[in-house]
Amino acid sequence: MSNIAQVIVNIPTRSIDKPFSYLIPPHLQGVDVGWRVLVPFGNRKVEGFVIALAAERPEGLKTILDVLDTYAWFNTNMIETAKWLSTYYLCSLGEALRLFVPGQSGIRTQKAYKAPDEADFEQAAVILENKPVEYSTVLSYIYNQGSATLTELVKLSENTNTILKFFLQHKLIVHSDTVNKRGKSNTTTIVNLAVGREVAALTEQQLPKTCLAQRRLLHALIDNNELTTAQLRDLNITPSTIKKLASQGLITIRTTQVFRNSYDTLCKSATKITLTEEQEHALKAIIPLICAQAHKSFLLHGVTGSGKTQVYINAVAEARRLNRQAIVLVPEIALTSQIIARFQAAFGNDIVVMHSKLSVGERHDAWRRLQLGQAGIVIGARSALFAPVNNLGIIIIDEEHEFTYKQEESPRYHAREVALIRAKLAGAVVILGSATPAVETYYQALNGKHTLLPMRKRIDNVPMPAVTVVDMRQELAQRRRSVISPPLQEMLAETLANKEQAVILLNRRGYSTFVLCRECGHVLKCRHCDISLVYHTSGNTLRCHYCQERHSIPDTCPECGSRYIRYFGTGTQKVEESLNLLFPTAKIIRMDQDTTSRKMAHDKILSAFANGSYDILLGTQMVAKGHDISNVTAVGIISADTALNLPDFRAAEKTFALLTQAAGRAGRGAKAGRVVMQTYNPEHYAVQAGAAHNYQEFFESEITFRRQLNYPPFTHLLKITVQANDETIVHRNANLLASELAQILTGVDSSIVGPFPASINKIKDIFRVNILIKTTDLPNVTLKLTDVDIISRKDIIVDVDPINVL
Ligand SMILES: Nc1ncnc2c1ncn2[C@@H]1O[C@H](COP(=O)(O)OP(=O)(O)OP(=O)(O)O)[C@@H](O)[C@H]1O
Ligand SMILES: [Zn+2]
Repeated sequence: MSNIAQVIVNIPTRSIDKPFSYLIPPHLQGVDVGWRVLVPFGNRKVEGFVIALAAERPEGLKTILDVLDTYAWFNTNMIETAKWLSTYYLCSLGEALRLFVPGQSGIRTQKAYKAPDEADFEQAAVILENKPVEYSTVLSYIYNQGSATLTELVKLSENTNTILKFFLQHKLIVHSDTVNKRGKSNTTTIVNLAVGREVAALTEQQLPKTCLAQRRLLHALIDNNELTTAQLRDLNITPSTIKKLASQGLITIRTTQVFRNSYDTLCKSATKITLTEEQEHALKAIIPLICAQAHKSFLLHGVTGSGKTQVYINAVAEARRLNRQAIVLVPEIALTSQIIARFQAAFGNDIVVMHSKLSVGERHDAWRRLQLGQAGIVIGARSALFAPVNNLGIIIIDEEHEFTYKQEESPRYHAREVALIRAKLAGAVVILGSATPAVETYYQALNGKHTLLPMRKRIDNVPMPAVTVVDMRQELAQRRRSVISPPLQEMLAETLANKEQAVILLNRRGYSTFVLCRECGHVLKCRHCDISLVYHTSGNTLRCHYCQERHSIPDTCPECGSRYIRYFGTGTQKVEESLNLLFPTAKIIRMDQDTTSRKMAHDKILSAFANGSYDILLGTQMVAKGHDISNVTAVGIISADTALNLPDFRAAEKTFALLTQAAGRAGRGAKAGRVVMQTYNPEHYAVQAGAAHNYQEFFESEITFRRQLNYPPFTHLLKITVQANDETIVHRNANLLASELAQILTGVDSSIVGPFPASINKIKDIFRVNILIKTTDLPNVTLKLTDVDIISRKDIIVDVDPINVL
């Protein structure tokens, strides 16, 4: 009999990457694979995940203390997905498993200390003799209270942590942490009459006049069938009143769980839709595979406004008909309320929306509903991929090219790759949808890894918007220096005159983008980060966009003392100012990180624009995505080149996608759309293909370039970042590591590029140097890196398939 559980402990350290064996005590015999348990670890109690059972000799093993749930939180394909993730992305299994737990941990530990059972007060006095008085203060506090939490103790001294360490060493105190389960579901008490209304009314009359509360409760129950906790509270009814009536058999009490649901958007009512031919065609390919419960992935390549969302909805409906569950991923929940509203119109309460601003409790409730099958669909950003659905039938990744699907902290996974694995293990279908698929994805589709489903036409055959490319070099040659060129100005004037709406994109926030001394050429930089400071009109400050520090504006150049400090470059605030001057009566709303920091601010801005309260929506890339507003007929792109000039092999791909998506917002309804694109690189293929709405043209040029320079999809990349707070040390360590890597990778098909300083070589006072490994044999490279245990080194970050190689 297997009486031993192999447990992965959920503590955020990389160096522990193996399961530990624990004895399952007789009273917890139900414990099985996938359960979350509480185990002793060192002198702490920690959360653990059971990944296997074993029948070993129990000698010397510690015992599982408790269970967090009375069911398996993880099913086998969730565990297998986590194992794959930890191998592929070089993280510990614990790090991968905790992705599946709301808030990353199922318990909340409150650190506390108490006197040991055999406390020796005289001994303590001797030990403390030469110590500062705060030592005695802290110790007597603990001894007097019996037990004290860390939160209480830190208030007693600035050195509490050092002092406690000393006490622990000298065995003057021991840990007495309290552990609570997180995200417990709320319960509510419901009270009903246990007798008929007439009997209740009679009883009410017979009760003594002084029993006011009992009479009030009976009266309310005669009027309402049942009362909840909240209603009882409003009636000022105490638990003792309820107990008295219950003991007389007049009422019954029961408790039920309530699942919190804090995300309420407006549900538009569902309208009956006749599918277009292209939508029909796509669904004909997808639905049989859903029915067959077979794993298959599709790339739905549909131009902007071709109706991809409707295909998702019908495919999900099919999965639900077969009682299978769906995971729908969107790049950023705040920017996608329209798609969520459409799903809600179609599926109502069957949907759970995972919002990053949900509390852990709310998240837990949402996941519990999915686990119990009370909800069938989860919509959310990349983390929704880890929702504990037990009956997975389909995963949808909308705008699959978006870089937000890659997590930029450990584990550095890409949701698309993990989705494909999870779906494969569950026998589920994957739909990757985009008007501008990632180059890698499209290449895989051409090679048969995904079935390509094109949708070339917009709904109702609405034409794609007409694009005018404005060569800003010519503008300059004509001595026109305005950030808004005459063609753009003209388009906006006409749009406003027609009472239509315009979207203006500039991918740089702030007012200016750098501040320069005209005499010595010095650029003002952040003192913690190797990056120029941006001038913001709000607060009249210079800000670092990396560490967020605000700097005051110097009167003179810190280098040469000159007074000729000037602002250069254009940010969204400056464009807003120019637009206000050109169109003083137009109502303009700006959307960028500075105006959207509050909860749901994106939503408010977008819906205010959608309902016509504003004429022009101006902002960073967030204005280019997802919305479907029929009165938007004009899109202006201030600078098509912002991303193009980055020294990044994905620069062209990013540029093409942003231009196409931005242009795609125009003319989606009955009125034709147009676009003005301003650029200094009108010949570049990304700009030309973007202006022509021609994905194939872009792909052909891009794939040739990738092949020539041996970049993905022709090779895998691994980025290894070495960090240190000293520039000399960081270079020395990186050089050492590079030669070590060269040695361990001999014989594996790979090449090493670098070390080279990261393009922003210092962020928050930490210097960074990168090494790139290019390889066609990723499994072997990761294996070798695991052998030398590179992941537990704190000064090294390994990023497999990085989005950003700078
Ligand atoms: N079969 C249909 N008949 C009529 N209208 C439809 C149909 N399918 C979708 N629509 C409508 O067409 C519009 C565009 O659809 P949708 O937003 O799904 O496009 P999309 O392909 O996701 O575009 P994008 O990639 O630009 O976000 C929406 O307003 C949608 O309600
Ligand atoms: Zn900084």
